[in-house]
Amino acid sequence: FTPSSTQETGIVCRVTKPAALVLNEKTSEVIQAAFRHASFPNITGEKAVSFLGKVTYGLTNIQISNLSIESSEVDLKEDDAVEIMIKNVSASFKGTLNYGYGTWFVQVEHSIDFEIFSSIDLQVNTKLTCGNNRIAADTSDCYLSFHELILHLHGDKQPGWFKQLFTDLISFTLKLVLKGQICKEINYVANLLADFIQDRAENFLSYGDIGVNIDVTDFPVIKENYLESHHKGFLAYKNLTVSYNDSIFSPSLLKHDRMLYFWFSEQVLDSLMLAYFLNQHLTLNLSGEELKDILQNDNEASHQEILREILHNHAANEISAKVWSLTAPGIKITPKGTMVTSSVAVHISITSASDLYFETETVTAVQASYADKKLKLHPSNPLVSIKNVRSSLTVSMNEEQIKQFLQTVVSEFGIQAIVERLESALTSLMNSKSLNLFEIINPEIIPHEGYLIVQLDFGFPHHLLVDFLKRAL
Ligand SMILES: CCc1cc(Oc2ccnc(N(Cc3cccc(OC(F)(F)C(F)F)c3)C[C@@H](O)C(F)(F)F)n2)ccc1Cl
Repeated sequence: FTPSSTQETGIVCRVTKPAALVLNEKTSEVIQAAFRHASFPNITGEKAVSFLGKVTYGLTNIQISNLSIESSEVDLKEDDAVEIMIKNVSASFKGTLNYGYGTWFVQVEHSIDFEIFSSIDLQVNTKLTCGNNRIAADTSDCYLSFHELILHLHGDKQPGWFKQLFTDLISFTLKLVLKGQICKEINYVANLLADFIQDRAENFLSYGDIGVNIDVTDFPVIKENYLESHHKGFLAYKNLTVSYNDSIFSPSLLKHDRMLYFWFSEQVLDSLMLAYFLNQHLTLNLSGEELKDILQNDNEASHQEILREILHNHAANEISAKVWSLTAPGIKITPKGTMVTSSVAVHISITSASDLYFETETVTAVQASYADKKLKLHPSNPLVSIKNVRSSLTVSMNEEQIKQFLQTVVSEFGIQAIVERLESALTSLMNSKSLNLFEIINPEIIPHEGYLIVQLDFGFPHHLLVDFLKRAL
């Protein structure tokens, strides 16, 4: 993995200590999945025993039976690792012990079932690295310490010395095997989780042919109060990739009192707008009814004649309107809000003989918020200019008056009508990615000069864990 320059970072995610503590509550379920998923190889060995000759033994089909985890703690070690300490994992293993001993003239072969009760402390220092442009977990720093390990041989009719011999022999080899297997399993599950999050994130940010490349641009950062990952955020549209390399992130832009922070460079949103435009998503057809709803609150006296001409002189079902972007809307993020510059054409066909066409350039500051699982957009003080008016309406207004009418209607009713439809389209898009299943607490969407910060707290995403465990097992 060669870290690309941080200029290529379009999206930064910061998971703070409070989030890690919430996620830690559920670590035990992930670790339990790791233990359950572990398969234990057969253990064979031999040992020369005085007066018995050589004793050979084998432990076969070792299965973990019940497993319980008392508690786990998580600690972030600056520029090092995420330390997870799990106390008192009590697990019992069942299996079959085959053993044989004797000299050249007599051989004894036996097999009995055994059960092992163990209580283990586990410490995993997880380093975050990069594997093919994705976040990977390195949990090689993994320690098991056994509080106790009780071997229980079924049909305990063996003589005392025999039990003692095997208990030491087996517990030693078993500790080695358990450590090897459990730590290997944890590494497997940790990387499965990292891949799972990356896949879900890619899915979350994609819509048909439009996707966002979230390859990491740098090694993930571990600080005392947060984890942070840096991603390209490039637009991936059909086989087109829009990259840029002048978006500057700096760690001081984010804090660590909220659980999650997402930093979006303005280019990410700007290039997404380009893709939506190229994919013809930025067009809208309005029925006569919808047009009437939009214009009905216009009580301006001087507008009534043209409104009657458009809306009332014909049956509503004859009227239709088409609104489409002439160019990709431009996005500039400022503290006042996201400035959206767009040029739009409107064609209202009333009857075959009468229609109205005009183009409008608008610049609108848009603030966004998310409440009750709905995205809300708040447009304010739009700049509107009207041009290329072509009308076959029979009204007593001159061209300048018609322009004035259109200017007022667009800024007071038209923009709001577009924004409402945009809100519901974006909300249903995000809900199609099951965002509504996440418990998002007091999300804030804050625009800054050239970037946007989304910060929030969350409740544990159980559905995500269930999805992951289904996939892991
Ligand atoms: C959807 C959020 C997001 C994730 C991205 O990619 C990844 C990939 C791997 N890890 C992360 N982490 C951030 C993160 C936090 C919370 C949720 C989340 O994704 C998800 F769980 F919601 C998924 F299902 F979509 C991802 C973790 C990374 O920051 C860290 F902490 F490991 F360093 N992000 C890139 C951009 C965006 Cl907007």
